[in-house]
Amino acid sequence: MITNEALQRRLDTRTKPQGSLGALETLAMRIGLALDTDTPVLRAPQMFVFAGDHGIATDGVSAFPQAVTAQMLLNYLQGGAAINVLARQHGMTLNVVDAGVATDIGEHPSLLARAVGRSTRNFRIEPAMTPEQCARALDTGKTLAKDALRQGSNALMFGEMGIGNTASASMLLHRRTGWTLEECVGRGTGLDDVGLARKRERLAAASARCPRKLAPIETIAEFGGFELAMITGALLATADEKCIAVIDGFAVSVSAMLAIEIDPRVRSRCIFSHCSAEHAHRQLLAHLDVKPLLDLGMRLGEGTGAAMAWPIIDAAARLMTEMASFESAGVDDRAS
Ligand SMILES: O=C(O)c1ccc[n+]([C@@H]2O[C@H](COP(=O)([O-])O)[C@@H](O)[C@H]2O)c1
Ligand SMILES: Cc1cc2nc[nH]c2cc1C
Repeated sequence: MITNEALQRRLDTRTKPQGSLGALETLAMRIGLALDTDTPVLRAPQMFVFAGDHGIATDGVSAFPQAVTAQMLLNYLQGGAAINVLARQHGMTLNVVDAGVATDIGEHPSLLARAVGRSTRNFRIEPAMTPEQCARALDTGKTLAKDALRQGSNALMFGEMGIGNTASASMLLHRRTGWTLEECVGRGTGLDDVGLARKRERLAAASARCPRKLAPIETIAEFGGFELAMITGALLATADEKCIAVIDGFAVSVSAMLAIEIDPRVRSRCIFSHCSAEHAHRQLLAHLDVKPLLDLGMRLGEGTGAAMAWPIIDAAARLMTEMASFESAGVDDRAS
């Protein structure tokens, strides 16, 4: 097992003043630990965008109608969304997963059709999913991640798409942390003040419907989404593997928080790409004790923050692996 000391030694013997690569050095150490080597090489980055619909969306908790989830799914398959642009720019494979979109968009050669249901149920009225659906979503995520790793990738990246899913993610956050709904709930796709007040009120009613203490997986079944559960499942699969998992924005971070709660080993695999403009994201990242790589005011989702961080992550690994040492390059090391 590679140690922190061995990784620090590798960095400190490269041809640079010690610590001069700043946060890239911390990042390189994290990648080295996750890949268990002091010469990490990130291979075949795989971006997964999980799409799912939410029963709670019919409660007026989003600035957009539910139909947009399926419409955006088609946009991903046609190559026109922001994540398509960034995946092409950075040479990453884009895997589009139907985790449970309300309308069946039919067959498409590049769609991973893994729907667990056609939208979750409205969790203000009843549980979002059955325990069986929740287990299936977690398992499906695990299988997708394992398949990608078996096929040679060691860099998985996670994004989501689902109208209403900030309501679901905020509920999960509220119920796992005990933070108030004022702290947990934000504007998502762009609710105005009236919409934000309605969203908080609907979520307060949802929480009151099921006041008993829930275990992490029960919380996902009660208030989660199929796409969020699949991401948690995929992250759980990384715990035993030599790989990194790049986390996108608010909802993916909540899925990661749950995965870490279920299996704390997941934490060492996760790289938090950016701080989203969604209200609770900064507080959540602080709670997880992580520093995001970027802070660009983005709040799109669909993996775009993770894709933007990719060149930085890849650079950190390459610097650690490919830089010459003072000794091999014949450069004087002031310390010796
Ligand atoms: O990534 C983020 O932090 C983020 C913040 C706000 C909104 N989103 C995206 O917007 C959708 C959810 O917003 P909403 O308002 O429908 O709950 C979903 O498709 C997310 O990908 C994403
Ligand atoms: C247009 C649109 C694109 C998105 N991508 C991720 N979430 C989204 C939400 C909307 C509304």
